[in-house]
Amino acid sequence: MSVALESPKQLTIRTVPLRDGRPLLAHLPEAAPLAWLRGGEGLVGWGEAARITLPAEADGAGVRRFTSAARWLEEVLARSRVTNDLGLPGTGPVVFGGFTFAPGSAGSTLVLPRVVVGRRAGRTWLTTIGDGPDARPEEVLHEIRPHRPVGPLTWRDGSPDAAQWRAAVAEAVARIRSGALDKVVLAREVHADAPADIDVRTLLARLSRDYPGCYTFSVAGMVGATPELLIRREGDDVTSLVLAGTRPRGATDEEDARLAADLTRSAKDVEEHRYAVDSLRATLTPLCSAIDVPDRPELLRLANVQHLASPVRGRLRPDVSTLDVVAAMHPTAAVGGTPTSTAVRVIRELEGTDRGRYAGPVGWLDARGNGEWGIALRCAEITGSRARLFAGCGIVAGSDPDAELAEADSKFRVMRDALTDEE
Ligand SMILES: C=C(O[C@H]1C=CC=C(C(=O)O)[C@@H]1O)C(=O)O
Repeated sequence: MSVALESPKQLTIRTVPLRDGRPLLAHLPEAAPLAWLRGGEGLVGWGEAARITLPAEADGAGVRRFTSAARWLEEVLARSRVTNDLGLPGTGPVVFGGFTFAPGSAGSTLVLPRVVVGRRAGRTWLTTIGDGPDARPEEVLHEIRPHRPVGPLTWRDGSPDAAQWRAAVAEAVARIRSGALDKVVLAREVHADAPADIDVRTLLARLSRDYPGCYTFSVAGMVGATPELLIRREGDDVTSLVLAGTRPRGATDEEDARLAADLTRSAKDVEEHRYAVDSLRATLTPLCSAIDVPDRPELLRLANVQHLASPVRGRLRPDVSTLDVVAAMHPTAAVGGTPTSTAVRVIRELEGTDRGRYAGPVGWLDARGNGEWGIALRCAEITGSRARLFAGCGIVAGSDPDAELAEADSKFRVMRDALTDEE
């Protein structure tokens, strides 16, 4: 297997408390920023002490990108000398990662940054990772340049365009009604061109301001604010938030309440949600000694949309690694469908695009296995001055192609707004 790999022989890793109340984003330099933020806490990182970018998987098993990444990380950590007095999740060495949706796509990436600033329950820390002697905080925390605006954007429809995607949704509905499968999630893309390289920190600041309850992330060019938590692990405790079933937010309180009531009573959305919960339960149960799945979903309200949401908790069996869980859970029915293998085949056939790392697991992991992995939704792939935005919708027998197109638009709004400079 050919693997783009860069990792020095011996790493010196040190975590120290940091007395600094500034927002985490205030520390982040412009070049290749790494971030995982929610409600003002989380992690930001920069620089690369080690990195792996994986090729497309050649065999059919579909988990090699996860097992290769885990092996690489084990080797890197085995060569690390760590001083960490804090012991909190996210302290010591931390990698940020993003995996492709499909095994046949290249580009799954793990990055071990040179510097991480983290905050949790009001405590802030600094981790430095180097191949030389320990760095001191004043050597790595520089004055950073202010975030730059994006500038006027030129928008282009993706390929397939809106009309072709609508036709693909209609075809998916026909196949579901014929009994070939129960649910499939179809996605589309739109593109934006900016006049200069996009300052990702500008997007991160807007996303974390507008979506404080979501996970705002930036990993190797994938940038977004996802509401969907695939897995959070702390010790042996795991948490997941299953989302499926969507309505826009209303313009007035009355309209909002009407849309919420419509969502919670909709047989189509409740069915779509149930497939996602069932697939998660089936995957987590053999990995857990205990699991708690709520009987019915609750309502999750975001700035752009409202979702049916089921928070799931479990206790992992011994010897199950975090990346094992991530590999087993992906793709959930919130981004693939039911049954999974048929849905993935239909996605490949009808979507006509490479999702890359959209709808793949994105997150971070520390050396003790603690971590948070979301599903890369409400996001864009940023390459220099270009942004490729993605949005998808769960299609079931009762889906209407026009309504799905409108729903995809409300999901695109997250990144459209983040890319659009305020007057
Ligand atoms: C696939 C996406 O959302 C998923 C997550 C929540 C609700 C969804 C839905 O109602 O269709 C999707 O399954 C996306 O945002 O691109």
